[in-house]
Amino acid sequence: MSEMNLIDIRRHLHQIPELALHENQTHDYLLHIIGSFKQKYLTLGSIESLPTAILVRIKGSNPNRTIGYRTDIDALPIEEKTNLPFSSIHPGVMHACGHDVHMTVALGILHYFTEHQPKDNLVFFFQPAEESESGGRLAYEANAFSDQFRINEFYGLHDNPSLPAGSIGCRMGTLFAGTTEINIDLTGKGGHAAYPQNANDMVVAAAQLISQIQTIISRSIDPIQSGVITLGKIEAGTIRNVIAGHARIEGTIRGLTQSMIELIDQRLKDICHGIELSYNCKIDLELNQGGYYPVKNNSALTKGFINFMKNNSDVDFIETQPAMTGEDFGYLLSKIPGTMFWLGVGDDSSLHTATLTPDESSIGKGVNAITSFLENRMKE
Ligand SMILES: CC(=O)N[C@@H](CCC[C@H](N)C(=O)O)C(=O)O
Repeated sequence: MSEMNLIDIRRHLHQIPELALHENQTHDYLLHIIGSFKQKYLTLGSIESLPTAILVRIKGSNPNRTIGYRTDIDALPIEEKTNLPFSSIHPGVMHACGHDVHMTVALGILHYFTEHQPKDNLVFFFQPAEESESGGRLAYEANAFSDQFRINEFYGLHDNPSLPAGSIGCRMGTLFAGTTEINIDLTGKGGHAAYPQNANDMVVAAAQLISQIQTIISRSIDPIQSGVITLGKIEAGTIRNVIAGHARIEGTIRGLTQSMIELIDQRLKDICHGIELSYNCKIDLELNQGGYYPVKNNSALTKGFINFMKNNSDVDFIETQPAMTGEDFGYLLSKIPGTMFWLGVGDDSSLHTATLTPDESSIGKGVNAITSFLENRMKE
């Protein structure tokens, strides 16, 4: 398949973004493309409880192991503002995290190995629900990686707009943070704006809660370490002259170690309890880590990956710092050894923004770098 075809495929995928667990058109299009490849060495698999997932196995010629390669396939609830001629045709939904690029790179690698039978077995996992709902964990718990889809080592990438297009970034140890989703419901008593003494105002309680939460990172954690709490959404009230009896706050916690995430979780619980007492309200705090564990690269495999990329003159390799982005590949790497890495897509816009425009030259370079790595790995 030429790079031109891959770019057409990426543009088609870009036009049909779908939210976690609803990736039906994407699933059908991926199957259509995979169906156009040579089928000789290929077996398809599905996961009953995760119907938009696709597993593809390529039988090796003389296998020592089964190597897994994962791509995520879901998109984000963001209205696209790129003005690209192939912008999203799904209102309010966009591939603003580059999963269209991830899928296209995976298809390029898969296509290569359908034409050139690999020595080891390969399993490609097209994974739903990375942005939320923990698709990786759901697949693992559904026993997806068993029998002919059992994987000995797993690889996956994420695109990175701040790295040059086509470069590969990686590091030993933790690449990405673990995350916990936060949902907070505060319940007091609504009432007339003129009679605050008869109501219990949840806008005021929520404002205090938000201010106190901001002290967790600055006052409760070792400044040499790091953590993030972002409260990305707040809802309360209906009109200016009615006191709100309910408020809802949604956010996310990030930490590079599981113990940091647990420390922040605990401080959040304590602060919510304190606000409940101070404001005589009820607070329901839901903390959901799902499968978003810190992404910890396996030492031996990652050393091999980095050595290969560093010594390959066709690859621009960059040793990166840990990032506070999350990834449920962290869950899969807690079960199966492997390596996550970045693919540079050189863009001024960052991930999760409405103007993200990855440089498409990264696709062909990514396919070449990863295909060469896998071929080399199979010689070992
Ligand atoms: C690469 C990336 O942007 N991943 C997402 C993962 C979301 C984790 C979870 N749903 C949460 O919000 O805590 C990210 O936001 O980092």
